[in-house]
Amino acid sequence: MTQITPPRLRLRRPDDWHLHLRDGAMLDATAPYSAGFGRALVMPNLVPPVTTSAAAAAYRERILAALPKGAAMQPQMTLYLTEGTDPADVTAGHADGIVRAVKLYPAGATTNSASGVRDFDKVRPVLEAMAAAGVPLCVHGEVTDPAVDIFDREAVFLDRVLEPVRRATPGLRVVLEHVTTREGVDYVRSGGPDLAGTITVHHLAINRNAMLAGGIRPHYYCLPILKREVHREALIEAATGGETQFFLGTDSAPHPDHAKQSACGCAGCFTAPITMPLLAELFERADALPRLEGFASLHGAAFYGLPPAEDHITLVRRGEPLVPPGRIDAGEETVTVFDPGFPIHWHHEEA
Ligand SMILES: NC(=O)N[C@@H](CC(=O)O)C(=O)O
Ligand SMILES: [Zn+2]
Ligand SMILES: [Zn+2]
Repeated sequence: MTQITPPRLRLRRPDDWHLHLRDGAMLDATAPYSAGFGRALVMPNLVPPVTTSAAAAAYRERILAALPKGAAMQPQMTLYLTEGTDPADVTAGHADGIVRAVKLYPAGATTNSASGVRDFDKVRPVLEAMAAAGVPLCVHGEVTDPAVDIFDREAVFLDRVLEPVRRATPGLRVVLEHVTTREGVDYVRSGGPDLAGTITVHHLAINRNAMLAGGIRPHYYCLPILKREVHREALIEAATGGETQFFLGTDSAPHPDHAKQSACGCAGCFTAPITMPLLAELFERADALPRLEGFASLHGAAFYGLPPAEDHITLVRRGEPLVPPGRIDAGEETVTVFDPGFPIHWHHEEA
């Protein structure tokens, strides 16, 4: 990466290793905001979920059709792990280049996770086949036990579920998705080359006060839930420190405004329109701009065994702040764009 005299930053085209694109009108409306990423690992929690290689191939075609002509994005597909997943379909889909990874949602942990895993013994054969074939398991790392406080669900998951699963399946490559705690950061750090963690921009930008102090902010509600400032600081250290086991997975997760601004609002932040400018702002604050390329463009590709992008993007720092759309239209719906609550001075340089 070259940092030409500030305020310009040129880096290899970034990848987004955790992205929700949805389907239908929502897909058409939101995919263009992620079109400038290179590889995008697309989550399978549609209704119904993407559970087979054939369904993943069909979804990939719908995504390609929703992207603008000439878009850089190469969608990387995931399969939603259920207790009925066929190991042979996973390994064949991976060998055919359709399936990049398999996604584990503990049943009931998050949006559209009802078909997820309840009994981990039932998925052991799939996990063993994945370990043998080198197919990574991407994990929503939260327990669903109602007795566990929502702010502790990630930390408890590491001990109760992830560590036993990894011990029982040597060689299984695992990505702890959207790490939100100091405990998660420490766990990924100590996990060796088969373990990595993605970090979102919203968990880097704000802590739980932003969601709850001075009024309840439904557009900051996501899962895993925002945590205390000490945890945000641990995430900043992990993301900006150049450690190769941490990389960008935005978890940009659009929902219609009426579903978020509700007495029972759903979880997810739509960050895609501002991801790279906001990341640059945060890396600049941490005096770590030269390490943005590793986090956003290099570490993830290396974990997935892919070459770095050959083309580049340029970000430029301007006096005037970025003015993102406050909300976008998606068919009959609107979707509010994530606003960190502070000015972002970085912009994508127009080509
Ligand atoms: N992160 C979220 O709050 N929501 C995601 C699901 C997920 O990634 O857990 C969604 O699909 O809306
Ligand atoms: Zn999740
Ligand atoms: Zn997600």
